[in-house]
Amino acid sequence: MTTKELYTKIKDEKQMPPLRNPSLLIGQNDLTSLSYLHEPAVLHNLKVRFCDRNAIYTYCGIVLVAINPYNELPIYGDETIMAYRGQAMGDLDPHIFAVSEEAYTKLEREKRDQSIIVSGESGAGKTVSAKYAMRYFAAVGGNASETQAIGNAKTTRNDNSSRFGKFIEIHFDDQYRISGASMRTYLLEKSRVVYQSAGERNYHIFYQLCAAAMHMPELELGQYTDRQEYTYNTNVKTLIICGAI
Ligand SMILES: Nc1ncnc2c1ncn2[C@@H]1O[C@H](COP(=O)(O)OP(=O)(O)OP(=O)(O)O)[C@@H](O)[C@H]1O
Repeated sequence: MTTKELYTKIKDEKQMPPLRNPSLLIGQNDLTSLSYLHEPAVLHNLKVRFCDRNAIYTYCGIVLVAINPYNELPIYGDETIMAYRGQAMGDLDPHIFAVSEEAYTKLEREKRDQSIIVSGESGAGKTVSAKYAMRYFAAVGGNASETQAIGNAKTTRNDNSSRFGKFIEIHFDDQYRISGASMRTYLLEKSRVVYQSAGERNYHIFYQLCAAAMHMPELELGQYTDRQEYTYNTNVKTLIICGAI
C-alpha cells in the first residue's frame, strides 16, 4: 500500500460513522458492558438513562459517573441508605451510596485507608456528592457533622461554588464508627476577594457580615451595609477574615 493509499484509508475510516451498539445494550448501567465504547456511545447511553429513566448514576467499571439533575430526587433517604447497606457494588443500581458502601466495607475488611476521589467541572455536583457520601458514613458509622465552608461564592456556573480544593478525612475507630472528621483546604481563589467577573460575587461571608452589621453596630461595618453597593475595600477586619479561611 502506498503512502497516499494509506492516508486515504485513514481519512475514510475517520469519516465512517461510529459503530452502533445493539439496542439491547443501550441504557446499561455499566458503560463497560457496551460492545463499542466510544464518545458518542457513552453520551447516548448516559442520555437514555438520564432522560428516559431519570437515572443520574452510571458505572464505568469502578468509576461512578454522575449527571447533575439540578433537581431534588427522592433517592437519598434513609431507606435508600439501608437498601445499599451490605450490598456489593453492582448488586443494585449505580449510586453514590454504593461507592460509599464499597469504601466502608473495604475499610472494615482490609483495615486500610480508603479514598473516594470526586472530580468534575465547576457545578458538576462534587460538593453535593461528597455530602451524600458523608451522610452515608454518618448513617452506617455513627454521627458526623457536615463540614461548612466559607470559601464559597456565586459564579456564573454555580450559585454556591467552592472556590478551593478540599481533602476530607473521616476517621473511624476500631468498631468502624466515625470518631472524627477533618477537612484540609488548599488553592483558595484569593483573587476573588478583589475581583469578580460580571455576574459573579465575592465570598458569601462578606455579604453575611454586611447583613449582620445592620443588627450589630459594634462590628463597625455600618458603611458597607448596602449589599448592592459593596465592593472590595482595604478594611482591616475584612482582611483578617480572609486570612482565617
Ligand atoms: N445529586 C444532586 N441532586 C440534586 N441537585 C444537585 C445534585 N448535585 C448537584 N446538585 C445541584 O447542583 C448545584 C451545584 O453542585 P455543587 O456545588 O456540588 O457543584 P461543585 O461541583 O462542587 O461545584 P464547584 O466546583 O463550583 O464548587 C448544587 O447547589 C445543587 O443545586
